[in-house]
Amino acid sequence: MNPAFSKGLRPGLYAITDEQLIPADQLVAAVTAALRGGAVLVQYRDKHSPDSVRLDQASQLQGLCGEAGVPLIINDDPQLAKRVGAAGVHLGQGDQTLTDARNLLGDDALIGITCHGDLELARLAHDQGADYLAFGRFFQSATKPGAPPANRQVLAQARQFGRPTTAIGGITVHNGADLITSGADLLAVVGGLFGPGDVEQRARQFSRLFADHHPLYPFHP
Ligand SMILES: Cc1ncc(COP(=O)(O)OP(=O)(O)O)c(N)n1
Ligand SMILES: Cc1nc(C(=O)O)sc1CCOP(=O)(O)O
Ligand SMILES: [Mg+2]
Repeated sequence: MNPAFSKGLRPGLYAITDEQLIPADQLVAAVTAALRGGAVLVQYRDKHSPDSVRLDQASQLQGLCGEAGVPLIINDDPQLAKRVGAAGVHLGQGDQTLTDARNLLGDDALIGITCHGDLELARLAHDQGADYLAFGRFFQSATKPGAPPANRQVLAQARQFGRPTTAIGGITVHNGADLITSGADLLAVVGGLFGPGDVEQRARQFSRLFADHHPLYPFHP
């Protein structure tokens, strides 16, 4: 079954920021480069900075993404998403519940859920109204070394839910193609995008992988 793309979701590169990798004064330039290279979704993920910094940075990214017509997702924090007018939120299994986030943000919000490698978690997330299902980690991740591993087969099995799937964890331009052919609609990337080197060029390379391997890319709603 083709997944239901709605609320501005499209297959492609999902750029995720990290405050330990991207110096604060380079955040806007780094995300601008990712957008220029074709990122179709951006997540603001900052696990450590003070609330005032997170509010300021999330507002700046919302401005950038708004101009680019790309949805901004806030990691962990539905309240911050509401405050800055972001498109939605990403929630893990230990975060606030999908139901609480939906009640706060409304039906139009984009809510993604971490399902690790577990189809039952995916079923639950689907039944509760998740807009995308995230699976991982598929490779060793320097950003989150302790994330539980997932098997590529889960991507094909998750097609039954008719929701876009995201793959995450150690993804690079060299190992991403297999995940797309296995069924990933989005590749969520931190280090393989924002690590040292030319971010825009790497974003373009990821976009090329989708052009070559995803049946619905480029997706025009
Ligand atoms: C797209 C995407 N997938 C998975 C995660 C991980 O979420 P979570 O398990 O809540 O872990 P933290 O990111 O909060 O450390 C994600 N953020 N994005
Ligand atoms: C935030 C996160 N969640 C994961 C999961 O498996 O749920 S892996 C991960 C880190 C992704 O960063 P990188 O692209 O640098 O590996
Ligand atoms: Mg989380």
